[in-house]
Amino acid sequence: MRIDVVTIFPGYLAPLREALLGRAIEAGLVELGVHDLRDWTHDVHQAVDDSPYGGGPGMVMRPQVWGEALDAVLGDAPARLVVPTPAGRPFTQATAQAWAGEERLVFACGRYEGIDQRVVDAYAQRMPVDEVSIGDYVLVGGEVAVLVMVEAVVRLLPGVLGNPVSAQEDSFSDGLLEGPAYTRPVSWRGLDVPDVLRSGNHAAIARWRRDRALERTAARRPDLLDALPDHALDRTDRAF
Ligand SMILES: Nc1cc(-c2ccc3ccn(Cc4ccc(CN5CCCCC5)cc4)c3c2)n[nH]1
Repeated sequence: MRIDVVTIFPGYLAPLREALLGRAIEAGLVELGVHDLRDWTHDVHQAVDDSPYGGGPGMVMRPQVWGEALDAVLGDAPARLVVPTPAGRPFTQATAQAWAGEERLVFACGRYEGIDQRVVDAYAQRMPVDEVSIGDYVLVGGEVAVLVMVEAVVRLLPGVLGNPVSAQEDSFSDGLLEGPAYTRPVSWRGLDVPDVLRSGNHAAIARWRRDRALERTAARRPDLLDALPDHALDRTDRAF
């Protein structure tokens, strides 16, 4: 997979070259290009924004600069264009799974109050364009959202995670939040590891883990429980 990011703050994307993702890039599992939008300005002030038509607070990013940048970065290769925005469709694990199958992702990081809508509209005429939100809160720009989404997608690529089974068994993959996890020591600051986890009784351990996952999901994300298909819960599960 090739990933390109266009931004006025290239330094914000430096963490993508650290640790797990950095190793995936070095291993050639993913290619990453980060591009400074201002490279496609032609005025001495390198202006990328202007006042909004119709009035309103803040500034809007100019379509011309974005058009020149995206034309240059995209070239002729097919790609999916992703534009983070507070007004986007929710980015979920399902989105990450779908994008993990893409040959190429190009992320357009807005700042100010966002990017002139015609940029999305123009590219949507020739390629898939997703306007996505990573949550119901307002960031200052798209860069942090891109860090989140790139990490969620790249970890799903074959060879990236040391223990691939965890990608399939991710929380949300069975529709529930994952329960608590423990490691040594067996007692820490007066708190003990639940005995069942040291019992060697794998059926009891599986039951205990599912009960904790159901309990946590009911407490923290009842919406996920409501969204579960009927067959997903057995009779014992329904106690929650
Ligand atoms: N999930 C998520 C993604 C983003 C995101 C992504 C990309 C950009 C580019 C710029 N900003 C900042 C910004 C955008 C829009 C407004 C206007 N809007 C008015 C009504 C109420 C909500 C805000 C204010 C600030 C961005 C913010 N935030 N949260």
